[in-house]
Amino acid sequence: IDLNADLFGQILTSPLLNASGVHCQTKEELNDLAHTSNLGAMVTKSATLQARAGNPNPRYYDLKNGSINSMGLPNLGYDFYLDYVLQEQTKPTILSVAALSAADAITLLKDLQASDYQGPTELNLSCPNIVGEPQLAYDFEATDRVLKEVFSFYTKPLGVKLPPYFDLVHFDKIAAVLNKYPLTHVNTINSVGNGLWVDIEQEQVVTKAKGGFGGLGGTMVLPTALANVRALRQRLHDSIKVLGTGGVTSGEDVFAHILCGADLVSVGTQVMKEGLSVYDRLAEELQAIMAHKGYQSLADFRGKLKEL
Ligand SMILES: C=Cc1c(C(=O)O)[nH]c(=O)[nH]c1=O
Repeated sequence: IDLNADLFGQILTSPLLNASGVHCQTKEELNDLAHTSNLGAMVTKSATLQARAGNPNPRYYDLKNGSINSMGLPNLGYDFYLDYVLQEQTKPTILSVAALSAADAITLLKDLQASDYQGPTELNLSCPNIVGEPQLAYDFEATDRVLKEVFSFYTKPLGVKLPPYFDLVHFDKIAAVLNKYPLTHVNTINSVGNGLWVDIEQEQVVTKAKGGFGGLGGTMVLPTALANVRALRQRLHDSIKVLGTGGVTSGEDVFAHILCGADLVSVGTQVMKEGLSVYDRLAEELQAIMAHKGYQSLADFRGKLKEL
């Protein structure tokens, strides 16, 4: 049995990645990822042109069935992450980038186009926690405009990180936009935006920014993540890979994401709960499921979810 997967031409021995934002902000965290067994590839924290401190604490809160975060895009800045990915990589690495405006996104990607970096990049169109900023990918026309401008000059591997959609017409609309561009992949889903948790004892919210509204992750978002992986796989050109993110806590969840069409699967909240050893457990559980079902490789069942 092998868990081999393909990351834009690089063969990985595991389809598992970290969800951008989790344990990938500092050099130490990135080096930890580089040495984590059964982590097939790694993704950096989304980088902005300038370094950001992010939102005030508390900004991450662990829930029994997941997590809520309002980090506010804290990161060491695009130059730091570009230097990091230009180094000799121990493990295939996706550079995640974000911007607070379309203009900033263009500036950053023009610099990246002119740089020596030839690896994969993921444009985050879905951060839900920037005070006063919408999640760009909920505006289909704006997304089309940004991608049209980006691909007028960007020729290196580029994918996008999407927010969850909750309406079949929205799946149709975003897929119609994305299918116009030579994207390497979509990564779906980002956290479910603007959830709210109440501390009953204190009678108050649990995160500080935006009055306690924050992005949801973990077990509670698994059905939404599976739906978005399935819906986008059904609608996107085969040339656009699907990275499934959201709600993974077990080998069964990884299996489900792949059955829905995911080429690779990211894990976020469960890393915060269990630590980086979660990747060994997930790989072991996935192999046991495959052995039990008689599958030799991920391709044997990828995208083969049956309808009734
Ligand atoms: C890049 C900002 C994001 C953040 C954040 O830094 O607040 N949290 C998320 O759940 N998803 C994001 O995309």
